[in-house]
Amino acid sequence: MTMTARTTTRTIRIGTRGSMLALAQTGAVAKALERAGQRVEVVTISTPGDRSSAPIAEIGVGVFTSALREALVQGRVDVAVHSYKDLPTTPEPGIALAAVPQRADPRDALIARDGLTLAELPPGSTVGTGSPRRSAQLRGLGLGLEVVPIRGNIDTRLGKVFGGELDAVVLARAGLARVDRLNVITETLDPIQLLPAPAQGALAVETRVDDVDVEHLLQSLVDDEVTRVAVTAERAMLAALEAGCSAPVGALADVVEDLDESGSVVERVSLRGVAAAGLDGEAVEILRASAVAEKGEVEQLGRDVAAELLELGAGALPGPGRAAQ
Ligand SMILES: NCc1[nH]cc(CCC(=O)O)c1CC(=O)O
Repeated sequence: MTMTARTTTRTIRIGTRGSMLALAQTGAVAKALERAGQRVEVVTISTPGDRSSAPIAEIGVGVFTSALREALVQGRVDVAVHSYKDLPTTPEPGIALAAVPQRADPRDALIARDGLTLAELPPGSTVGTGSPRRSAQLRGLGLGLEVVPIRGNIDTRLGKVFGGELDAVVLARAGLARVDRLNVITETLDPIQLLPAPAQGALAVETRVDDVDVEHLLQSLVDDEVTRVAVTAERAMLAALEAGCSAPVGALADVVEDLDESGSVVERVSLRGVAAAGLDGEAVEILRASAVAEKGEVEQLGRDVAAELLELGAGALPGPGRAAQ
């Protein structure tokens, strides 16, 4: 698609967290602007989430994104690039979602000792994850795995396996791809076993609502409509479950080709959702729902799948403020 993007003579300041992952994904957005002839500067913002090693369940899910949004609203940067799945579902006054770039592979990945797959891990194997969503679904597989809570950046987590402390860890494939570590993956997990977090693998590129030039520039250069449609459905489901980014909720939407009544090919959106119930005891029940809708009706699609999950008993979810992913 050729679209003339109007660059500005301003240097656009792009805010990012300082982790390797954040710098890599911000770099991709910066490059797209530079290729169009736009001058950019990447500005690193330190967030409380980077400075604390407490579990995300305790410090809250906004820790990684709110400092970046604050810098944007205060005019210290003109653009904020976030991992979309880290963003709370409540809209932020003064901030516009300018672009959702093409999504990376949204699936989770297993990094296990000795090249093992999930099915090859013997019962009692330790699997590290800080995510209630991953933990619940792993336990729901009934493989007898022992889920161990962990936190930290990608290298810290991988180090638990390479150092022999744990048998395996589960991470987002997209994060490993961005830091060029796909080679450590021993199995990319089928969404049927482990449904990813809503918007996993996608980025959210934000601007100030009154900065229309930059908003249009980002829209024309880095926005991907298919990704935007899919993640809108996933996040509508999450929002409707009123779980914030905190509950054990997985969602994955695909844009699929379908036939309408007259037999013509149309694009529809298929959304799958999971929620975990009964997390207090050892036993965990994984609730599943799915539906298909027209591309223009993804918000309703998300609410419909959420309603089905609630009907199945997802209402007993832990409240907001707990950890995501
Ligand atoms: N808060 C952690 C986080 N946020 C985004 C990613 C991975 C990249 C993505 O999903 O876009 C990760 C790491 C992980 O879940 O393994």
